[in-house]
Amino acid sequence: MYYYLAPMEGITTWVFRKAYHKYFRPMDKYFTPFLVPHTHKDFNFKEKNEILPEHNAGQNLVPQILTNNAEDFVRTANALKRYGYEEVNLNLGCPSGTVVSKGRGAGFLRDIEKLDRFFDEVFSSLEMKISVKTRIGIQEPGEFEEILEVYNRYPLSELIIHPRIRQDFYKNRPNMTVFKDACRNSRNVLCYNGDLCMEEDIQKFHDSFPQVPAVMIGRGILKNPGLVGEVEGSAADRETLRAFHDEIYHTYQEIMSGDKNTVFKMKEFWSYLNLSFEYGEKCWKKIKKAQSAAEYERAVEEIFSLED
Ligand SMILES: Cc1cc2nc3c(=O)[nH]c(=O)nc-3n(C[C@H](O)[C@H](O)[C@H](O)COP(=O)(O)O)c2cc1C
Repeated sequence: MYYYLAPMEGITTWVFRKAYHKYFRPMDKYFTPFLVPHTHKDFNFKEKNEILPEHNAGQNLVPQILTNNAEDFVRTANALKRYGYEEVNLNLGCPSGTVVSKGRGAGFLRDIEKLDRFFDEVFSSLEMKISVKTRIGIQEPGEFEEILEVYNRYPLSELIIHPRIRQDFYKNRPNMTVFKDACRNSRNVLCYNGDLCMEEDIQKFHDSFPQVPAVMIGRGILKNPGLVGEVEGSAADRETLRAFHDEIYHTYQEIMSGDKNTVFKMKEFWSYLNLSFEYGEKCWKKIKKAQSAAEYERAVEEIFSLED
C-alpha cells in the first residue's frame, strides 16, 4: 500500500512536510496545498517557498493547481516543470464558497462539458503527468457517473477520489458505494481519500479494497503523525513527536514575522494534534489562550510533561 499526505492549505506547508518527512514514516507522495495561477508572474513568495526543491529534499512532491482555465493550468505546470516537477495535480474538490462560485475546485464539476474541453486542451499541449483529486459531485452522489466518463477519456496518472459531494464539505460519511462503482468503472489508477483516521480504518479499507494501491490521509496524520508507522508495526514515541513539534515551531519562528503570528500558526497545528494526547483537551485550552511565545511554550511544556 502506498501512503500519500493530503494537501491542506495553511497546514501541510513545506515546514510541516519537511519535519514530517524527517521524523515519521516518510510518505510515498506529498502534495502542495493548491496554487492559484497568476496572470503577471509565475509564483509569489509564499508559493515559491512551497515548491523550492531545497525545501522539499527527498520528497516525492506533486504541486497542486486550482483553476478552470486550461491555458493558465498549462502555463503554471510548465513553470513547475522548470523547477524539476514531472507531475501536477488538478484540484476538483475544494468546497469553499469563494472557490466554487468561480467554477473552480468542486465548482468545476458543475460544467462537465467545460471540464472535458479543459482536459482536451491540457492533454494536447502539456507533456507532464497529470493527476486529479476529485469529489463525487456537487449536489448528488449520482453525478459521479458522468464525471467519471470524462476522466475515463484521458490518461490521468492517477485519480484520487474523496467520495463526498461538495454540499457535504467535511460532514457526513464518505460514500463507499460510489467509490466501489468507481473501482469497477475507472480506466485510471485510483487512490482513496477520506476519514482514514485510525489504524483500524486503514486496515478495514485495505481489506475491502485490496485492488486500490494507494490511500491519501489528511486529518488522521495531523491528529497522529505516527499513524502510518503504527499500521506498519512501528509506533513513534513522545520524544519523536516533541522533536517534530519543536522543528516546526522553530522554523515558523525563523520565517514568520512576530511571535503572535507564529503562535497563531501553531494553534492550527494543535487543533488536530491535541486529540492524540490523553490530557490534550485540558492543555489545548491553555494553548488556545496563549498570546505570547512564553505562554505558548509553557502550555506545550505542560502537555508533554503530563504525558511522561
Ligand atoms: C483546512 C483544510 C485545508 C485543505 N486544503 C486542501 C487543498 O489545498 N487542496 C486539496 O486538494 N484539498 C484540501 N483539503 C482537503 C484534504 O486534502 C482532504 O481531502 C480532506 O481533509 C479529507 O481527507 P481526510 O479525511 O484524510 O482529512 C483541505 C482540508 C482541510 C480541512
